[in-house]
Amino acid sequence: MTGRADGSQRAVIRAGWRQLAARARPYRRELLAVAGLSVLLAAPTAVSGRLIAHALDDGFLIRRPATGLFWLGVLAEVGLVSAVLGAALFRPLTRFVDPFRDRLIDEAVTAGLDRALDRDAPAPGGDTLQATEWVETIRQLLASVLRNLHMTVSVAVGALLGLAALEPVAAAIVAPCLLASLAANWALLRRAVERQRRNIDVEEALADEVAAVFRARRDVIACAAEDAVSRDLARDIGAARDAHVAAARIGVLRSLTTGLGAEASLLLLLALAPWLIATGRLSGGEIVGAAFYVALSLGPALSFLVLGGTGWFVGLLGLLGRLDEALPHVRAAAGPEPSAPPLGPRPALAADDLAFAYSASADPVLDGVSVRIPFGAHVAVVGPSGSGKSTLASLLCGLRAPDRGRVSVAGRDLADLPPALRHRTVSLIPQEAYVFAGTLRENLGYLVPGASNAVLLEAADAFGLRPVLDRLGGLDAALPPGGAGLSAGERQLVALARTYLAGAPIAVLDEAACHLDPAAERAAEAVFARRGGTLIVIAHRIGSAVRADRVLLVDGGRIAEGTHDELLRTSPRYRELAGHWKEHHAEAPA
Ligand SMILES: Nc1ncnc2c1ncn2[C@@H]1O[C@H](COP(=O)(O)OP(=O)(O)OP(=O)(O)O)[C@@H](O)[C@H]1O
Repeated sequence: MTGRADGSQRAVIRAGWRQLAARARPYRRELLAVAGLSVLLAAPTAVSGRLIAHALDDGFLIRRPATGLFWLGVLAEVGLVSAVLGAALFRPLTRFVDPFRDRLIDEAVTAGLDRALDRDAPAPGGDTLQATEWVETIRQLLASVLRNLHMTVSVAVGALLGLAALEPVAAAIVAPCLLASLAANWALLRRAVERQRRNIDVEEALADEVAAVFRARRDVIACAAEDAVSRDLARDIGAARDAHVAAARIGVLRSLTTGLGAEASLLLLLALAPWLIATGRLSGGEIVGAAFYVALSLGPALSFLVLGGTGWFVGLLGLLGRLDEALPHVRAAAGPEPSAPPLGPRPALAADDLAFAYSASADPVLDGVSVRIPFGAHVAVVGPSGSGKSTLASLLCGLRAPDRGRVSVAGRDLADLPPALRHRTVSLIPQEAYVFAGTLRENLGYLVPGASNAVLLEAADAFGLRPVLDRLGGLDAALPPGGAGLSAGERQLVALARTYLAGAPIAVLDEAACHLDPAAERAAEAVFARRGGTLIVIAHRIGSAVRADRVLLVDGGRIAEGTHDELLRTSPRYRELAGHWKEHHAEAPA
């Protein structure tokens, strides 16, 4: 993992700490009760080894079974007290964990709903669902951490105190092994956390990818991209599998070091038992009591602390941190876009000193292109094949970014507009009409979901689609993928009507009517011209240029501008082009 990723991981954990501290503050009393009960819980563990030593030394080992049983009875009662204290923990825990969870869910769902109601936000749902899943995991982790982690710590502290009280040398033998094991695990912990984080990242990436593919399934089928999409998904699944294996490997290593720490301390204690007894430091019963502390309290506490508890705690902080990142993001998305005030009802389009090349080594397609298109203008873009007309169209729509210069709408840089606002303002209809598997209603109303029959039929009539509707069986007739069953011209009519219905004030038709006959093309342009917005037509017939208010001639990376008549007079290239068109298309200019 990179240093930057490390930094972001630390930032997430720090954000998690802040969240936990801030959210826990109102529950000080409950948390104090939990802490107080934890201290009390250390006492039964601390005396348990000594009670076993008494049972053996004062009872069973000197043939006084009644005394031995008495001490075992005391041990059982101490266990009972421990169980009661453990049960008493639930009340303050519930008073903290449940309201904590409820507040988080409240915030996540509110943010999700806000986002769902915001039409500029991306499709709602994913973040909200994920956030509520996170909140449930946070609740479980928080309850587990509070219930088990502090109990484990108190048991470990109690056992160490009990051991030291039996014989400080015994504690001095055991403690280094346990500390070495803790140190080894601490060294592995960072890598474990990194791998865990990577695991989460690749799983999220995979979930996003699958969701995106599911949303775009129609596009995938329409573009026959199933194989490419399957390959991409297989790659993501492979990455998720590798991340799981890497995380599991480090988990195994940590289990080994933990097990070795606990086993080694017990073995060392037993190996030194003869010496401890011979020097009078411990009796036989006390050796068993010390082993009891190690085997039944310290060993399990160490395993839990290292393998479960700290992981839970880090996971808890990580999730709280992620939520801290996600919730403000969701809220910000739901709020008004501070940098996106409306563009006004009559946005003008302008290009200033545009330059664009398809690669660093390629000649620029456009170089020093400036043009101003007032709102409501009808502009034709003409030029020889390969001169850069489509490139200019894609720059004017913001589909490509210029290498130099800027495109602005209503004085605002197109690149700075939020994508949703940009899409609502400028529409591009490409030559290849896009028709997806679905009904005609869905295809026509894709950009205006819920449009009424009357609105859809009016658009269909305007573009001469009524015969197609009659032939296929009406608005709810199903179209196969790619619009099979429709001619190329009919597909273009569907795409034109769809964009017309979307109502963007600036429409750019990039040879979008090239499969229509001249009359249908003229009619389609007239529909767009009548609606009152700006119309930019990349022309492939002279008629489009004649009908336009202004003509932009793209040639040699630059443009010449004028009316059809002006350009006929001033531009030999335009005259050549007009002559060529007249020769090849028998169209009478309208
Ligand atoms: N994606 C691309 N990568 C590299 N070069 C491209 C790309 N698209 C277009 N070009 C090149 O850029 C130049 C301008 O292409 P563009 O499609 O903008 O011209 P055009 O005037 O629209 O052509 P036509 O009238 O034939 O559609 C051409 O030389 C073309 O080969």
